[in-house]
Amino acid sequence: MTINHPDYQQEVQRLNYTKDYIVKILEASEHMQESYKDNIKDAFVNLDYLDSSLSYINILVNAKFFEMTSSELDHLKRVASKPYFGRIDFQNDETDHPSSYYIGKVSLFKKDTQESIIVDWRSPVASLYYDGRLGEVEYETEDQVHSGNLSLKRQYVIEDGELEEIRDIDITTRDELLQSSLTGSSNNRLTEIVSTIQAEQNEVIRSDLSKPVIVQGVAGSGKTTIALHRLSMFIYSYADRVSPSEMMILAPNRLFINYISEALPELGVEQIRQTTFIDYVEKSIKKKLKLIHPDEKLLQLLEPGHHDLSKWSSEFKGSMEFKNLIDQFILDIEKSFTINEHFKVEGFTLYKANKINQLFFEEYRYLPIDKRIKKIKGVLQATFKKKKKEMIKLIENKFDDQFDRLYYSPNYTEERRKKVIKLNEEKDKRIARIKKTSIKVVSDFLKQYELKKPWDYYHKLMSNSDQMKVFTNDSLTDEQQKYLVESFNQHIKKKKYELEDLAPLLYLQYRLYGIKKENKAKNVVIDEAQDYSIFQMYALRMSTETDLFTVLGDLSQGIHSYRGLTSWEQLIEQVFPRALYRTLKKSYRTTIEIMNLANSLLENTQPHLDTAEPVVRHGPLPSFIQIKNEEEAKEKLINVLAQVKSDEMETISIISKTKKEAKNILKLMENSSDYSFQLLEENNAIEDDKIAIVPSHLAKGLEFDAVILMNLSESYFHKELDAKLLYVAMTRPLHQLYLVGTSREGFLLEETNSPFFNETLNKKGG
Ligand SMILES: Nc1ncnc2c1ncn2[C@@H]1O[C@H](COP(=O)(O)OP(=O)(O)OP(=O)(O)O)[C@@H](O)[C@H]1O
Repeated sequence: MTINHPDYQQEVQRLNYTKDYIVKILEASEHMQESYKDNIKDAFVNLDYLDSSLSYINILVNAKFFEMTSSELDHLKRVASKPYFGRIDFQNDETDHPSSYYIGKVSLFKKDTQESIIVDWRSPVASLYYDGRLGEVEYETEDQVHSGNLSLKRQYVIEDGELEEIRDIDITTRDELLQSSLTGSSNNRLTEIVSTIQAEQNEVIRSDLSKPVIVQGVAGSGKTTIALHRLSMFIYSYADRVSPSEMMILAPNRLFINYISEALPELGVEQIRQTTFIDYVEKSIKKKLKLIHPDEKLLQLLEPGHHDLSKWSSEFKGSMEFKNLIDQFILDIEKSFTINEHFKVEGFTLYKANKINQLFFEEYRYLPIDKRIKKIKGVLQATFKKKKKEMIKLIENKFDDQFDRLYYSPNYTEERRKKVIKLNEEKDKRIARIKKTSIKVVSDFLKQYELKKPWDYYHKLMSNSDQMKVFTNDSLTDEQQKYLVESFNQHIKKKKYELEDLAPLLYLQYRLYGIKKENKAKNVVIDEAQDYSIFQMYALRMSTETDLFTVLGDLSQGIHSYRGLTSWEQLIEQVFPRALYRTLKKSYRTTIEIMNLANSLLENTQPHLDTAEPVVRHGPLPSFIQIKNEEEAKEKLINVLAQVKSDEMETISIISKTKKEAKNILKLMENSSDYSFQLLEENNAIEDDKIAIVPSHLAKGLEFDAVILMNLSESYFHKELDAKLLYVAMTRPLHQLYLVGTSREGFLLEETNSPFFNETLNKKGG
C-alpha cells in the first residue's frame, strides 16, 4: 500500500518537485512565446521599408521557434498532472552508485545542469523498464552497449497530480498495473498502455528501426497499439531526418482510422498520413474508381455452391504470378516504343533512331516509361537548340558555295543570274523555316510515343483472351483465362473494378508513370495485413520506395484469406527479404473465458492456426441465448442489453454476420426500446453513447466492453470463412460475450466444447 511504502514521502517530494519544475517551464515558455510573437509582429511591420529579405528571414526564424516551443509546450501541458509513470534505478558498470530515472511520455532536463527530471519512454535507457528483469542487464544506444545492475523497477498511479499508489515490481510479482489497466473500459485504452507495455511488445516496438518488421500476433495481442508506438519511436529517433508526414499508416477502412486517430496526438504522431489501400491507389493513379464492394466477393464465397473459379481468380490476381504476367505485358508496351525514324529537321538528322532507342531501352531503363520519354524529350530539345545555329550556318555555306560557283564561272549569263536569284530565295526560305521551327518540333516527333493511362493498358490486357494468352506462357487453363476475361468484362460494363484490380493498377502506374513524391513514404505501417495479397504488398513496397514497413497481422483472422496472405514466409522471401519476424502469442484484450471459447472454435475448425494465450483475467462465461422468432429476438436482446448496462459496460456492440443482417437488426430494434443504435458503416466514427451494430467484416481491429453476436436470419455455417469471421467477432469484447440466435449450430458451437459457454444470462464470476 502506498501509505505504508517506505519511500512514500520521498516520492511525494519528488513528484512535487517535478510538477513545480513543469509549471516554471510552462510559464517561462509562455513568456518566450509572447516575445516570439512580438518579434514576428515587428518583422511584419518592418517588411515594407526594411531590407525585405532580412525581415523575411526574421519571420521565418521566429516562426520556427514559435512552432517548436508551442509543440513542446503542448506536450508538457498534457503530462503536467501525470508527469511520469515509472522509475528504474540503474547502476552502470562504470559508475559507483545507481541513478534513478523517472519515465514518462516526454523528456525533461534541467536546462542549467542537464540533470534529467523525466526520461522519455522512447529513450534507450527506458528500455530497461520494459524488459522486465532485475539484476544484471544491458541496453543499447546507437554506438554502445551499457551494462550494469537494475536494482529497482517501480510503477506509480498518479491521478490529478496526486500520488495514489506505488508498486515495486520484482520477478515474482504480477504486473498489477497491467491487470488493473486491462479491467478498465475500452474507452481510452489505446493511449494508456505506454506504462504497461510488456517485454515481448517492447521488443517489437524497439527492434531495429532500420529494418522492416513483420509481426504475427494473435487477436488482442496489441498489434495496433504496437504499430502506433513503433511509429512514435521512429519519430523520436529520426526527428532530424524524417518528418511525420513522410510516414504512412494503412488501415483496413476509414472506421478503423477514426478509431486509431484518437491515440495519435497522445503519442505525438498526429501528423502521420493515415489512409486505406483504396484511397492510396486512387490518389496515386489520380483516378476515382468505382469498386465492387470488397465484401460482395466475400459474401458470394460464403454462399453454398459458389463458383470455385471466382475464388481462384482472386487468389491469382493477388499473386506474384500475376505480377510476372504484368511484367511481360509491360515489356510488350515498351517494345511498342521502339522508334524507327531519325529525328530530322529540314533534312538534317539531329538524332538517330537507334540512339534514341538506346536511351529508352538502356540508359534510362531504370525509370518509368513516362520519365524516360521526358528525359528523351529534354535531350532532343537541347540538341535542337544547339544545332539550330549550326543548321543555319550549314545552309548558308552550302548556298554560298553554289553562288560562288555561278558567279565566278566565266560566262555569267542572264539565265544564271535568274538562277542565283532563285537560289537566294530558296536559301532565305530555308533559313526562315529553320528560324521559325520552334522547339515544338520535338513534341511533334515524340507524338509517336503515345503513353496511355494505366487503366487503358489494363483493360487491353484483361478484356481479351487472345491478348492475355500471349503473356501467360500457357500457365493458365483455357477455362481460367476465359473466366478472368469474362468476369473483368462484366464488371467493366458497369464501369466497376474489383479490389483485386487495384494492385495491378498501382503497379502499372509505378512502372509507366512513377509515383508522385507525396505518395512515397519513409516509413509505412500496415495493420490487419493478413488481408493483403502478396502482389498488393509488392506494389506498395515499390510505389512507396521504401522497405521500412511494419507489417502486423493475424493469419487466424484472415477473413479474406482467398485473396490475402496465407503465410508470412512468402512475404519475407518475395517482398521484404531484410525483414525481422516476430510473433506475439499473448492476448491482452479479453478474458480467459471468452478466449477459451474463441480458441476452441479455432482449434476445431482451423487446427493449423495459432490460438491466443489470454493474460490471466477472469470474467463471466459467454452465454448462448436461443430465440425462436423476431418478437422473441427483440425481447431477449433487450434483456441482454439491460444486463450489460447493469454491469456497467460502457461500449457495447451487436455484431451481425453481414451488413444486410445488421440493417435488419436495426429495423427490429429502432423505436422499440430506450436504447439508441448506430449502424456502423465503413466511413463512420463510433458514437460513444450509442450501441453499435457492426457487420462482422467491419469489426476487425475494433473492441468493445461487451459484444452481442446476433443471428437473426443468418448463421455461420462455413467451416473456413465463417469460422474466421466468427473468431474475429468473438475476440472483440473486453469483458462480456453473448450469442443470440436460433440455434447453437448457427454459431458453430457444436465445434466448440460446451463448458466454454452457458445457456442463460450471465451471473458474474463465470
Ligand atoms: N501492454 C498492454 N497494457 C495494457 N493494455 C494492453 C497492452 N497491450 C495491449 N493492450 C490492450 O489490449 C487490447 C488489444 O490491443 P490491440 O487492439 O492493439 O490488439 P490487436 O493485436 O491489434 O488486436 P486484433 O488483432 O484482435 O485487432 C487493447 O485494448 C489494448 O489497449
